[in-house]
Amino acid sequence: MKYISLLGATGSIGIQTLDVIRNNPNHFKLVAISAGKNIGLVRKILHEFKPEFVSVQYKEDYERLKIEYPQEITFGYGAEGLMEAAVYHKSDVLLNAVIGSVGLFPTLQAIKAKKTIALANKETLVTAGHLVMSIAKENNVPIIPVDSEHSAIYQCLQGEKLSSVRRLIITASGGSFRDYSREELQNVTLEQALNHPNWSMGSKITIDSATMMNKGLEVIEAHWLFDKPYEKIDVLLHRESIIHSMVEYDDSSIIAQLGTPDMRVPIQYALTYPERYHFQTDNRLDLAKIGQLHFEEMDFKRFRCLEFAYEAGKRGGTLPTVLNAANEVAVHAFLSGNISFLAIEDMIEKALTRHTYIKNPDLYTIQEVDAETRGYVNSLV
Ligand SMILES: NC(=O)C1=CN([C@@H]2O[C@H](COP(=O)(O)OP(=O)(O)OC[C@H]3O[C@@H](n4cnc5c(N)ncnc54)[C@H](OP(=O)(O)O)[C@@H]3O)[C@@H](O)[C@H]2O)C=CC1
Ligand SMILES: CC(=O)[C@@H](O)[C@H](O)COP(=O)(O)O
Ligand SMILES: [Mn+2]
Repeated sequence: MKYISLLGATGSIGIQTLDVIRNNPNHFKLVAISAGKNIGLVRKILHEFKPEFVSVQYKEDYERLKIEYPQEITFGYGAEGLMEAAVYHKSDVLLNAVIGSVGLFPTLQAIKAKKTIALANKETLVTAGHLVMSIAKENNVPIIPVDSEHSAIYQCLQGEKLSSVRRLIITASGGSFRDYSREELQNVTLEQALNHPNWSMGSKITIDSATMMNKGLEVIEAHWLFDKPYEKIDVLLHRESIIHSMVEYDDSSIIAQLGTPDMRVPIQYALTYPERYHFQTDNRLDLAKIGQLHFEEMDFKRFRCLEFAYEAGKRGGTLPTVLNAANEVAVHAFLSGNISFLAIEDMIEKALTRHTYIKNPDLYTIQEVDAETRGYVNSLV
């Protein structure tokens, strides 16, 4: 039996993780969760899964829940509660599916507490990849990717030598606006942006996918997870999201991982690795039915956020922290109806341009740069 702490239990990945746990009652037990504001869903999770520790975002919700469940459950809230859920003493694995760089500290604490990390929260690695990876190495803790592309690469690397890899090929659906010109992007609406062609996901990542920042974050995530320079990480437009990513080896063989777009597959794999369990679905991949798969070269002029991410990743230091923080604030502003779609990339560019680069930042510096960038980008809204 594997005991699981789940951060972001009420979100898109969180709910799908609960489904994986529900379908494998003899293998997984949920012992701790964190949620944000969705207390209605928290109550349902408590009723069905009976976790022992629950953290919510706000103190008022915490106070209310403590009265509702006086004995069975221990509650926490805020940043401290998130941390407590991450390191809950009974858990073996932390599945981190919270959104944003708020996921960084719980990840670091869980690594220090020797929990295996199943990582969906890509902002953690973008913001402070060098720290996360070195602390994981020091503590001999595996970080198993949940993100579909990274899970695919992880699977393609099994039994192979990392030194034989020529390049990683990350596939990109192109997002909601893949067929729009720059001119057409000027007047797009929030509703259009939230309409991803292949995946049903949380709102922030759906906007990231439309700006192509999601792919940028994933390039940086891949750099840290697989220890490859940016020159060996390519992005390929593949509109069907059937090939989740590929690895090209020195002998020119390319190994790919394919499947119907369903995040429960990489979630389950991260929880069962190195084993594979049965996965019940009526929607298995039928290539004959699909007939054709399409591939296009990436247009960096059209998708400027991807270019920003490669540049920030290559220069390193505090630039990826700035990239991530600026993006989080700008996307939030777009989701709140306060800025236009193209203003997202303008704000990120401004934040990157004005930032004075700091090499090899420690955790304190990262926190400071993150907060300072958020303040600056908020002042632009
Ligand atoms: N969705 C997907 O298919 C994929 C997602 N990812 C990555 O996984 C992560 C989660 O994405 P997704 O599930 O889509 O996101 P969602 O927005 O759907 O869910 C986010 C979760 O985090 C909680 N939350 C938000 N802010 C806070 C906070 N300040 N403190 C505590 N909890 C908070 C939310 O709580 P509540 O709702 O209760 O307010 C919710 O449980 C992201 O890093 C994303 O990039 C990666 C690959 C695929
Ligand atoms: C499901 C998943 O992993 C997302 O990150 C997905 O990849 C988004 O799709 P695109 O960013 O390729 O549009
Ligand atoms: Mn992805």
